Amino acid sequence: MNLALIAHDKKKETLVNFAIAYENILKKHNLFATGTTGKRIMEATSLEIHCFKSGPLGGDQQIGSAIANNHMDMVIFLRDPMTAQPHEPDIQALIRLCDVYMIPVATNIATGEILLKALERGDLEWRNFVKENNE
Ligand SMILES: O=C(CO)COP(=O)(O)O
Repeated sequence: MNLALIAHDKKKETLVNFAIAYENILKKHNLFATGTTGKRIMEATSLEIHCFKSGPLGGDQQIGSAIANNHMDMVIFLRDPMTAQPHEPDIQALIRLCDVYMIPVATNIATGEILLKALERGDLEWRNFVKENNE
């Protein structure tokens, strides 16, 4: 599965710790991230991550494009609900596309944990059928 990992600055440490805790699950998948988030996770783990541009420079839109092209199966996006972001429209667009394409998306760590456990259990296998039928 193709997973996107994204975190706003005040949530990056949480996502890095999450990636360390769940490295064994994450390493079985293709990982993608916005620039700074991906760099931070790679520094702290042995995970290989394809890094898009930093969020404010278009990274959220690049991940949105991957969703629209059916290349993303799950998104863990730890948003900071207490800080205004200069690229708020990009953030909204990314979340919207998850809803348009029915992509499981977690915006906080509690849901992220549930999604990752579901992934490990095979609950997201239906995504393979969706992808096969859209190719
Ligand atoms: O801003 C972001 C998501 O909206 C995250 O971008 P970075 O991972 O580059 O900090």
